[in-house]
Amino acid sequence: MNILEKIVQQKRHEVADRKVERTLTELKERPLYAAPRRSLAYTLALPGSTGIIAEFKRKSPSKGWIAHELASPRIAVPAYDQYGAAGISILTDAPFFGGNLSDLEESRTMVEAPLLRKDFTIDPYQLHEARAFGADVILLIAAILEPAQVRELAAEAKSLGLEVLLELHGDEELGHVCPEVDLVGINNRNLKTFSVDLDRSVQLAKALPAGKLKVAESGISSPEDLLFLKAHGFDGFLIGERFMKEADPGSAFAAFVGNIKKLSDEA
Ligand SMILES: O=C(O)c1ccccc1NCC(=O)[C@H](O)[C@H](O)COP(=O)(O)O
Repeated sequence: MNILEKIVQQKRHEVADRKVERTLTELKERPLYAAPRRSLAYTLALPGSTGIIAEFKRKSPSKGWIAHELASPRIAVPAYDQYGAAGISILTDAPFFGGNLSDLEESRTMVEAPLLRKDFTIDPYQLHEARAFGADVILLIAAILEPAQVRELAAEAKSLGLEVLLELHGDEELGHVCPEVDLVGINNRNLKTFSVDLDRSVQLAKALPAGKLKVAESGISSPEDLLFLKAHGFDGFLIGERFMKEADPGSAFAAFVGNIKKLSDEA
């Protein structure tokens, strides 16, 4: 069983349990369910946007613990917003990433930037959870969904006012792209070997349909990496570990953005 299969197996149990713990009606009664949504597509397309979707995550299958298990979003999220993140990604998976829905809800109280609920979406219930805890964008991963499931989940997400980021790993998944998807992400990380290859994004991006915003995901570790991907037509850059491995992820983000500006001014 590969890592995605393990995660999905666990997720099925988790979602079944949560549906009993908190009903759909209870989700809909939460104040954030009715709150206005922000658009990541809009902030990514703004002139001068950094394009960075900065991530808060405590651990990952490939790296183990990256930040302390008790780390609060407060150590990163407000600075991500202050120093120009186009959006902020919050891992809400607990077993594999050490996250939870409270991180998402707490982040919503701290910033105005669009928030991506980063999780392994397999059931419409999770879309309602995303909305009830303050997300603006949800992630769909082609490798764990059939094309028809992507269309159904994306259509339901849109009907709830959420934007959809569809993540691809290879060209065999291009058929999952559908009109309901707002942004297409390409994950540079091979989830079988965990190796990272930025050229993967560059090659696959050439085959993406025109008119979809493109997001490069994983393994972006320097301003040079980002500028390389930008030069190849990417609008967004999902970056987690590069900031979260530092004692002060917010300052690391601010320095990273400063260095991009410096390099761009020198060019
Ligand atoms: O990061 C992993 O080990 C991983 C394993 C299995 C599924 C997903 C995984 N990561 C999720 C992500 O997509 C990353 O958190 C995100 O792209 C940021 O990547 P990075 O900048 O390399 O932390």
